[in-house]
This record gives sequence, structure tokens and C-alpha cells, in this order.
Amino acid sequence: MKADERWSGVYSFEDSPFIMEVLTELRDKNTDSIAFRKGLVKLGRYMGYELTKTMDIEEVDVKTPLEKTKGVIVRDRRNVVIITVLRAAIPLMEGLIKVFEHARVGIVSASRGKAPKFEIEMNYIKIPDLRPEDTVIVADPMIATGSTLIKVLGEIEKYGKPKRKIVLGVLAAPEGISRIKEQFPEVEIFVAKVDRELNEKGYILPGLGDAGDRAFGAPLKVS
Ligand SMILES: O=P(O)(O)OC[C@H]1O[C@H](OP(=O)(O)OP(=O)(O)O)[C@H](O)[C@@H]1O
Ligand SMILES: O=c1cc[nH]c(=O)[nH]1
Ligand SMILES: [Mg+2]
Repeated sequence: MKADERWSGVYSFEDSPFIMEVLTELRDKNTDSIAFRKGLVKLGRYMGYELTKTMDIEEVDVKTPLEKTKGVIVRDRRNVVIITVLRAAIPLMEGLIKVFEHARVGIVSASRGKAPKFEIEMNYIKIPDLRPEDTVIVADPMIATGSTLIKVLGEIEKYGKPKRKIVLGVLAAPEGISRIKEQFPEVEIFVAKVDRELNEKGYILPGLGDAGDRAFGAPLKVS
């Protein structure tokens, strides 16, 4: 895990060869939907595992079959809320929940409109109450303009004041991170990699394309 010096509280996993290998497979335009979803599940699991290194732990007593000794539990792992931003975060959440098996899960549907407005339509919101001991992990693979997450983070504020708010993504554009950090400086952001820039249609470059479409297929346009 590497702190990005351009912002405070932003980390990438560029120093993890395994995470970078999975990302490379996701970027590859020849990777099909099945492999793409499996890659997102893997990243959820391994990035989740990396996140546990930032969590509070507690020393506990344990009795082995032979004697008493000291052990550890990751206390914060028991107080996690995962907010899944549809659609592309579904496989990411599947991986995360393997590490945070106690997690309560919220679901938010968000769909980004076309450039230049990128209006976000959010019409399904189910978020559990957020308690002072909670670590909220908002899962969304792509942070492009940041508009989706700004809307989701604004909504989350209505549900309580958790101990930590984390955004967990795969790729981010610098523009999106800056916008989120301006409005929510307390939010920590963990991504596999911060990419170079956005194109005029709001896609991340070099990116991996449209994560939702690659995982689940492009929706049929009904006029
Ligand atoms: O940072 P932003 O510019 O807001 O863009 C990022 C959003 O775009 C994608 O969702 P999309 O709207 O394509 O929905 P989908 O996952 O259903 O395809 C992605 O999963 C993010 O939620
Ligand atoms: O590059 C991008 C930008 C937004 N959403 C995606 O799925 N990909
Ligand atoms: Mg999409």
C-alpha cells in the first residue's frame, strides 16, 4: 500500500505485484465477462485483506490444546458496512465480504448520464444505520469525474457518523479524487491505481473501459 503524495488519505496498491497482475487482466480488452467478474472478485478479496492492515486490532487470550497464549483479533473487521454501488461493484463486494464476513451491506443504484453534465440518477437506496464504531467501505470500481461517489457519500451522511469512511475502487482519475477530497476531506480512498486522466466522454485513460458493461454486458438501448 502506497500513500499518494498529491492528496492526504489516498492510497494505491501499485506496490503489490499480484494486484497489478489482476488489474492488467481487467484492462485487457480481450478479457471476457466471466474473467472480468472473477478479476473484480479477486481484487475485492485482496484489497480487503490489505485494508485490514489499517484496522484496529485487539490482543486476546487463547487456549491451544496445549497451553494458554496470546492472540489477536482485528476488532474493526467486526464493524464493517459495505455500500455497493450498482452495477459494477457487485463482484467487488463479493470479494470484500469474504474478508469482512460480518459486514452489513447497503445497496445504492447510481447511473451516470452522458457528457458534459454526467448527471447521476440514484433511484434505489438501502443503507443500514451507521454506528460510531463502524467502518464504512463504499465499493465502486471506477472513480472518474467523482460525481457518482459525491452523490453517494452525501446520501450516506444522512445515516449516521461512522468511525471511518473509506472508498474502495479499482481505478481513479486524478480529477475525480480531487473533487471528492474537496467535498469530503475525511474520506479515505484506496484504489489499485490512480490513472492518468479522463477523456472528453468521462472515461478513465488508460482505464479498462466501462466496468459495468464489461462485467455484465452493455444494456440494450430501448428508444
Ligand atoms: O466518477 P463518475 O464520473 O461518476 O463515474 C463512475 C461511475 O461510472 C460507472 O457506473 P455507471 O454509471 O456506468 O453504471 P454501471 O455500473 O451500471 O455501468 C462506475 O461504476 C461508477 O459508478
Ligand atoms: O472509465 C470509466 C469511467 C466511468 N465508468 C466506467 O465504468 N469507466
Ligand atoms: Mg457503466
